[in-house]
Amino acid sequence: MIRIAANLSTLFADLPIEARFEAAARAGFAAVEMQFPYAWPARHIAALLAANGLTLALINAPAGDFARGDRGLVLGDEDAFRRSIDQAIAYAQATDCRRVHVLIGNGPPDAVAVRRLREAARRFSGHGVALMLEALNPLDQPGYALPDLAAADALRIAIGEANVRLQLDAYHLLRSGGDPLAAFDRLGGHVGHIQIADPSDRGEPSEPVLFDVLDTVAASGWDGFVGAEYNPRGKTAAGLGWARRYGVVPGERTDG
Ligand SMILES: O=C(O)[C@H](O)C(=O)CO
Ligand SMILES: [Mg+2]
Repeated sequence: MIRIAANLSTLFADLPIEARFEAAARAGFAAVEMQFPYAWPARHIAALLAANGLTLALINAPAGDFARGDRGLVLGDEDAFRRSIDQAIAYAQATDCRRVHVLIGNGPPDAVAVRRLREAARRFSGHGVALMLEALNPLDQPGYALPDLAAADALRIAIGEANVRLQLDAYHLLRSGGDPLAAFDRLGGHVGHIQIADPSDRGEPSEPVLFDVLDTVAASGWDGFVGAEYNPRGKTAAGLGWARRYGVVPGERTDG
């Protein structure tokens, strides 16, 4: 059975953080992910996970000031990047989270970026954490270092550490004309996390290709999590019908 994780930065986002965890558990999720948990103490997040019986599948490392246009710290000041990795490790340890997405920044990843990411991956490895690389589509995120999965995979290979994995976000791929099924077929062995949203408006999954992706991934025996990283068109709970066939059913939770 495929494991769907509620992205608590986008789902139930109208609720206070404590209520988001409760709502996810009540809706039938056994796992959650968070883009940036750093506004709350790590021990608070850990307590909310434990109280609601939830696994934290993925967090992002601090990526700078999104409102100002930052999209990662790898290409910037070295100390700021190191501090972001320190903070990500502290949160991952406190919450037993095994995947950390490191956003790179705007501009092509150079040799310095490869070295910094290699060091970060080695540090993550000591804590049982995988370093995730995700492509962000150039329509929404012009200038981002990894505009497609091929660029993310080239960077993965250049870094050359076994715990560097790809984060296949079907929304970003589809939005820029990519084919997530072909990508999973080609690179599935290196994919450590998947995310979905409808390519039309980043809302609830409705395009048939997304269900083809989920069914293909489930049939393949791939054992990661699929993050529901979308912006609900209405109340989150009312839009979760799509997830029932993947085991997200109120009152019928399976282990995450
Ligand atoms: O935007 C996305 O798809 C990423 O998954 C993310 O977390 C960047 O904030
Ligand atoms: Mg994503």
